[in-house]
Amino acid sequence: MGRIALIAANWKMYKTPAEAKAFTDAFLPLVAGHTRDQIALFPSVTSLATVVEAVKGSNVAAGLQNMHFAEEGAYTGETSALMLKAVGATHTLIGHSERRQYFAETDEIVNKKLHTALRHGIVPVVCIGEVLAEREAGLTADVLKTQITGAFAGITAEAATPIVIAYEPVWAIGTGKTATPEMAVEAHKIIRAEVAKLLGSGIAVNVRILYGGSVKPENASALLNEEEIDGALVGGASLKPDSFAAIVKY
Ligand SMILES: O=C(CO)COP(=O)(O)O
Repeated sequence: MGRIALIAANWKMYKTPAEAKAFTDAFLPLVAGHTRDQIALFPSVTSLATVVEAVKGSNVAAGLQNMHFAEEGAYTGETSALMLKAVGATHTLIGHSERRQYFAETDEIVNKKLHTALRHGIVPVVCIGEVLAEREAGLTADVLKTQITGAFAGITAEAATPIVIAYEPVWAIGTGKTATPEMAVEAHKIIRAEVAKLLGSGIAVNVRILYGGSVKPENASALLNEEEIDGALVGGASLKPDSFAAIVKY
């Protein structure tokens, strides 16, 4: 299909700058020359500059786990698009389920952040996914459609090209319970069809949809060899250079 996979590490609230540097020192040689997939690291805010510096000139990109939608202002504790860019980062996660769950992020906030990222030329990885109760109630498709529609409000096809989507079923995050490749493919197809409805088939065939939720070296190839799955967003198994490198090389 021609979509280049993106394999991304979400380090969540782990790793000091020194630990981040130790990771890149070990990791970069393991993936040097790997051009089949794109690779990105999402460290904490305080390690971002260290990681950007370490990956300069390599095949690895760096981004934030969260970004505010405002250009600047009285938003204590937040980080702006301009700050992200000034450090030299290129990507941001938006709407991770932990942001939604613990920091009350709504589809409306996700939408504002998506507009801001695109305006500033930052590659946004928009995270969506159902919780267990929603899956068990047969609501997965509805939830995904609502999240996509909300996130993409007011986004035009012209602006949408850089967008990456991450499907992360919440019940699979940090639980060791991975969605089967069949479950992930089914969800990705629902998401792609919704993108086609909103932005046209040109965007839908090209948009990359990553899977996230207990991706490990042992299950990466079964998931990533599916044509519908255009990469992975990896939490726990991305914290160690050898395990993340093994996933990159699925
Ligand atoms: O939330 C995730 C990535 O954003 C997934 O986390 P785990 O890989 O630890 O399940």
